Formats: sequence, structure tokens, C-alpha cells
Amino acid sequence: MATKDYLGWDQTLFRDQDVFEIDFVPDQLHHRDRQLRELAFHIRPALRGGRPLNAICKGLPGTGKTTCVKKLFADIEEATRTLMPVFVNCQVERTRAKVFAKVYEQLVGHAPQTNGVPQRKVLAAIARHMLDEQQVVIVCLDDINYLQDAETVNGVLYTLIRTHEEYPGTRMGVIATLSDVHRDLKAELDACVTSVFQPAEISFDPYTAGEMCAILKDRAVQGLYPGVLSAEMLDFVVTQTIAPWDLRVGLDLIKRSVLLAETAGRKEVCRADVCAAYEHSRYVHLACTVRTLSAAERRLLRHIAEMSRASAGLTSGEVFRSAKERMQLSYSSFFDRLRKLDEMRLIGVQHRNEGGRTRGIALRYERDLVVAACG
Ligand SMILES: Nc1ncnc2c1ncn2[C@@H]1O[C@H](COP(=O)(O)OP(=O)(O)OP(=O)(O)O)[C@@H](O)[C@H]1O
Repeated sequence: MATKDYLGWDQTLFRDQDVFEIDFVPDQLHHRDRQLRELAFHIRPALRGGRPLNAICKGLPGTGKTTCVKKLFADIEEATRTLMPVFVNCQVERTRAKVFAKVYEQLVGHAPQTNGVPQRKVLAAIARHMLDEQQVVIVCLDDINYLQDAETVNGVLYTLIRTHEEYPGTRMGVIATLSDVHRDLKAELDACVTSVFQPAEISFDPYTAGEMCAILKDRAVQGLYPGVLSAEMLDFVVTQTIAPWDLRVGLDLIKRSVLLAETAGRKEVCRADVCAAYEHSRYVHLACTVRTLSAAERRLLRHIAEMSRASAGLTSGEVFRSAKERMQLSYSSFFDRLRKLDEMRLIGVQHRNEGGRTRGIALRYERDLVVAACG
């Protein structure tokens, strides 16, 4: 092959490929007006120099919690310097020290010296910055369930929302996002945190099929040249997205299908591109969703996958009996975990007999992949 022609980087079907990246924040956030309005209500006092109200955004993975907060933060940054938004990804910053270092970095503009520097000094520097700049701060703890443990959750929240007690004049609020819809975070907090935190809960319901279709169409219009993804192919992408009910699958599917068409030198995505891309994109849901499970939930999912190696049609009774030998499990916690795995579309659960609790259980992905994803 002569030169570097095979890279073909000068010909593209993408108007803007970033539009399909997982962290892209669209200008128009469809079907999240209520949630954006509620978030705006909570930060309104801070726009006038007061303390923001605290909130928890709760919804299944992929329902737009992170995107809504990022959109709100981008709009705040454009509108004012009085309120400083700080975004902390708790999947990355899992300890108290790392969270505070991130807050410092975003406020001051560079990472703090952490070697041998006590946390108190970092906190004092954050407070001094807020007072000097006369700034109110709103911190988003994205995916708060990833913080190391309950003690860390309490410690981080306690310090952030009670900063004013040690440093009078500072004003800080917290928005947390949580993808475990059955977890009652408030109930897990120490009394000294709850008394000040008092968060409102903002719910993020799963998108309907029509809403997912509208969002994907909007992204395609924004990110691709006209004619690259026909109405028929978009419908096909939507059909594939509905199976795992996850927008992220649809976005990945469009990106991969277009790349395949591009590589083949075509100007339009065909059905074979979408089918080939789906072989990869369908696992986006598995990988992203398993990451959000607790260790106990992941253990049960892995156990179901291992059992389905030996038996095609599993029942809830046999899974419970076998799982109980391996892990601490009550009957009700078993059914709670089962319901969650079903809601997250990792397994399918069907009633077997009228009136009884017996269910049929089926994995939605190949068992080896599930075992691997569970680690
Ligand atoms: N209303 C929307 N309009 C456009 N794109 C959206 C919308 N909601 C979600 N998305 C897209 O779907 C993907 C997943 O959204 P996001 O990461 O915000 O979900 P999440 O609820 O925070 O998930 P998790 O709980 O796993 O962190 C992102 O790529 C985002 O751009």
C-alpha cells in the first residue's frame, strides 16, 4: 500500500464526530425540561449570592443525569462568575482526599500539592479562595455510590456542606447523582449530615421508545452529513436500541455504523453496517450497567451466569438455594437483587406459576461475557 492512503482521514461522513462521544453535552437536551427546571430552582439562591439547595438526581444508568448536570453547569459558567460549578466524577475520585483535591483544582486552576499536605490545608485553601473571590460553590458528586464506602460518603458530604461552620462566609451546595433507584441514600447518612444536607430528590425516568428515537434523530442530524443515515436505517438503529433500552447503545451504534460505511467507501449506512456494528455496540449496555452494580449484586449476577452454563431454564428457587450456599442472602434481599438485575435489563425474569413466587430467569447476554464483565 502506497503512502498512508489507507487511513482515509480526509474523507468523512461525520459533520462532527464528537456528537457521538459518551461525554458530549448537546445544546438542546430533549425530554429533560422538568429535571433541568428543578435543578435550576435549587441553584437559584446561589445566583444571588446565597447558599444553593442540595439535591439528589436519581435514575437508571443512561437516563441523562450526568448530561443534565453538565448542561446546567455549562449554562451557569456562561451566565455568572458568582457561582462556581465543580464537577467530581466519583468513579475516578473515590476517596475523601481525591474529592477535595478535585474541588481545589477546579476552583484554583491547578492541582494542590498533596504529598504530605494534610487535607485540612487543602480545605482551608478552598475556603480562602471562595472568600477572596466572593464565590458560592456548587459541587456535583457524580455517581456518588462509587465513593469508597459509607464513611467516605458521610465524610465528604459533612465537610462540604458544613464548610461555613469552620470558615464563616463560605457557601457551598451539593448535587449528587445516583443510578441505584432503590437505594435510599438519605437513610444511610449520619444524623449530623442529614440535619444540614436535606436534599430534594429529582427523578430521571427511563426514556420512552419515542423519546429515544427523537434524541437519536437529533444527534444524527447534528453529527452527520445529510443522507448518511436514512430514515429507514435510523428506525433500525432505534429498534436495536430498544432491546437493551439504553441510549448509549444507539449512540455507539450510529458511530460504529458510519465508520464502517466510511471505511467501505460508501456515502450511506446500510443494514449490514448496523448489524455488524451491533455485535459490538450491544455490549456497551452490559459493560456500563455492570459497573454500576454493588459487589453483592455483581456476585449474584455472576452466579446466575455460572449456573446457566449447566442448565438452560433456571428458576428463582434453584438459584436462591444455590446462591445461598455461596453468599449471605435472605429471601427478600435475593428478590430485591433479582428485580434490580431485571430492571437493568441484564436478566429477564418471568412469572412461572400463578400466586407463587417462582420465576423463570434468563440471561440477556452470553454467559461467558457476563462472567467476564462481573470480574
Ligand atoms: N435528553 C438527552 N438528550 C440527548 N442525549 C442524551 C439525553 N439523555 C442522555 N443522553 C445521552 O445518553 C448518554 C448517557 O447519558 P448520561 O451519562 O447523562 O446518563 P446517566 O444517567 O448519568 O448514566 P450513569 O448513571 O451511568 O452515569 C450520554 O451520551 C448522553 O449524551
